[in-house]
Amino acid sequence: MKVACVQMDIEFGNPEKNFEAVNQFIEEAVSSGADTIVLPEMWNTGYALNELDRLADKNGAATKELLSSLAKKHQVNIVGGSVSTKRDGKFHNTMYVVGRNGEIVAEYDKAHLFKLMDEHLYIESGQSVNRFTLDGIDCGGVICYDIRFPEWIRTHVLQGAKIIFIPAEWPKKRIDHWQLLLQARAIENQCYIVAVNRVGNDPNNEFNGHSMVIAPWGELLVSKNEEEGIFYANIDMDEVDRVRSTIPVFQDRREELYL
Ligand SMILES: NC(=O)CCC(=O)C(=O)O
Repeated sequence: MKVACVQMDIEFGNPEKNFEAVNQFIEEAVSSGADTIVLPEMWNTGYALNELDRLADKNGAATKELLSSLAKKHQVNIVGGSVSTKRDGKFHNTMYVVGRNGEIVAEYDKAHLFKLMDEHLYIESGQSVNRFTLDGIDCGGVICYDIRFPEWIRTHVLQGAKIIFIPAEWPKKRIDHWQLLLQARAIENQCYIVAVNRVGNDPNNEFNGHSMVIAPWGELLVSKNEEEGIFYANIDMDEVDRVRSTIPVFQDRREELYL
């Protein structure tokens, strides 16, 4: 699977502009032969949290329509990062995943809300695991701060996920945590990590990308890029089995000792 990490800038509080940009990035990734295109967190509005009543995507309708029509037109998978949505009068930070025929294969609301960016004051947390299949491959998806909860990623992997997709708006000032946490999540779970962070600024933070594709042994297939653009990696799923048979972590777990 060739994955495309769309490391884009996000126009604060301007969904119209961001929809145009995403459209163009997806066209570009398709012309480079991507199988699966991955977007960053909250790409429609950024963290314009106090304007969500006006800006959030009602029932995710506009996002689903755009991603679904592009996926179908180009026969490509899209892990739609996340967008701010409004459902039943509440706001959510929602990931939509779309398969090659344009079908929505997963919807996930971010489970762990990030208090340092006031997310908990505006957004409702999600309650469910995010497992899905793309091209026959078992996948999972979490959002940004979720990666600080190793048990949450483990839950997805124990349910079969072999690639974990992670859209983010992770500020530059903690980018060292980002890299270390992602590498640890890949190594301890012996799975691929595809993590896409934004670039640019919002009124409170600077973002410097460092989108990452990490192999199950911990090698960085994509890393360290700070500019806006699309970064590609080829994922070989046999590598998951090779690593798991070299160090059989999942056979050696002592579940009876854990809380
Ligand atoms: N958008 C987020 O969830 C940010 C998480 C973050 O910056 C962290 O340090 O954790």
